[in-house]
Amino acid sequence: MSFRIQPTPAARPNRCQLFGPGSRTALFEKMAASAADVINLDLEDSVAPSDKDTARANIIAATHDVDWGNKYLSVRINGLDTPFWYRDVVELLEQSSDRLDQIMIPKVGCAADVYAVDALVTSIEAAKGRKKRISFEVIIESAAGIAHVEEIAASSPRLQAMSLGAADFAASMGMSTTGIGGTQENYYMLRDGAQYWSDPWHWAQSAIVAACRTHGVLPVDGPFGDFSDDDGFRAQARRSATLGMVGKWAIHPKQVALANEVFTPSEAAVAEAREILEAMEAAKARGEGATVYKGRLVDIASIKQAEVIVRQSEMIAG
Ligand SMILES: CC(=O)SCCNC(=O)CCNC(=O)[C@H](O)C(C)(C)COP(=O)(O)OP(=O)(O)OC[C@H]1O[C@@H](n2cnc3c(N)ncnc32)[C@H](O)[C@@H]1OP(=O)(O)O
Ligand SMILES: O=CC(=O)O
Ligand SMILES: [Mg+2]
Repeated sequence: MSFRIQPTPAARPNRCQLFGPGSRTALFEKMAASAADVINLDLEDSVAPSDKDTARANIIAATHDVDWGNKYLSVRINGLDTPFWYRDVVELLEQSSDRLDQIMIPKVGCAADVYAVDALVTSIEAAKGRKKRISFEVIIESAAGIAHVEEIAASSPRLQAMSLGAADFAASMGMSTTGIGGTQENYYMLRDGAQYWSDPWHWAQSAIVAACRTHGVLPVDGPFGDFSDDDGFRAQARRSATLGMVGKWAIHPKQVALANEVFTPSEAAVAEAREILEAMEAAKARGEGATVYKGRLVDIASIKQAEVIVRQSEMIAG
């Protein structure tokens, strides 16, 4: 470990973030009743420009009127390149109830984008005497965002989570696809005439995980557009979990259970992690730093790996 200790991210479950347009009020109670850990009410790309004012008013009313239970309640504001975002921030911070937990900032391209929102939020919180400090989540979904991912991860103490937005990311990068996440038909290697599909999101996800882990931010995988493809969602989510991400968005309610399934460590995984910790305790008592568990090497690094799984499971269990 470096002299600088890796910070711990917010200790709250973030396995699934369920999205819904702020213009569809009929969905709000259903979202509140879902099994998602985080609710993202959207003011951005799922809301038509002509509906922005109404959606904003709907969301503010829903912070007062809807029982969100123990959900982490987040609102995605509009991007800083639009005429909408400042009013989103001002009206949300001036008029929403204390039930609002987080603002999600889309299309962040540099640390100064977060700084600008932070300055506005900080000023309104002080002016209004708001007791609860709003947290931030950002979406990395542009070439600039991924190029500046580390400075963005370090941009504000309010920052708790960072997602990869595959749709806008693909567009910004000029990727030749209209698919949102998952396997891309033309991204394959060829050997002896057989095609082997590779993962075009891998490097961006890894860059996000590294930046997040360096700065104590939760790394999250964004949308998987084809909500009729459960296996495709699972495969994408499992890759993300393997890379270190803690959760994934659901853009349809049927994806919530899939995300929770993948990002909740299985009983078998937790049992094995505990056994590794016990094996290492026994090794330590013998004065050894390495031992054999089920025919494979485990050593002091294995303790940290096992602790990731045990901690995640304990945090979810509350
Ligand atoms: C690239 C990005 O930026 S992604 C993030 C922004 N996008 C979004 O927020 C989109 C979120 N999702 C949606 O708007 C909708 O789910 C859609 C448009 C994809 C599909 O909506 P529908 O056609 O109504 O879906 P469908 O008919 O399959 O819905 C089945 C049930 O789930 C409900 N439902 C649909 N979407 C949601 C949701 N997001 N949250 C909770 N419940 C929902 C429906 O009301 C319906 O309920 P019912 O059985 O009681 O009638
Ligand atoms: O906002 C999400 C995306 O995929 O774009
Ligand atoms: Mg987007």
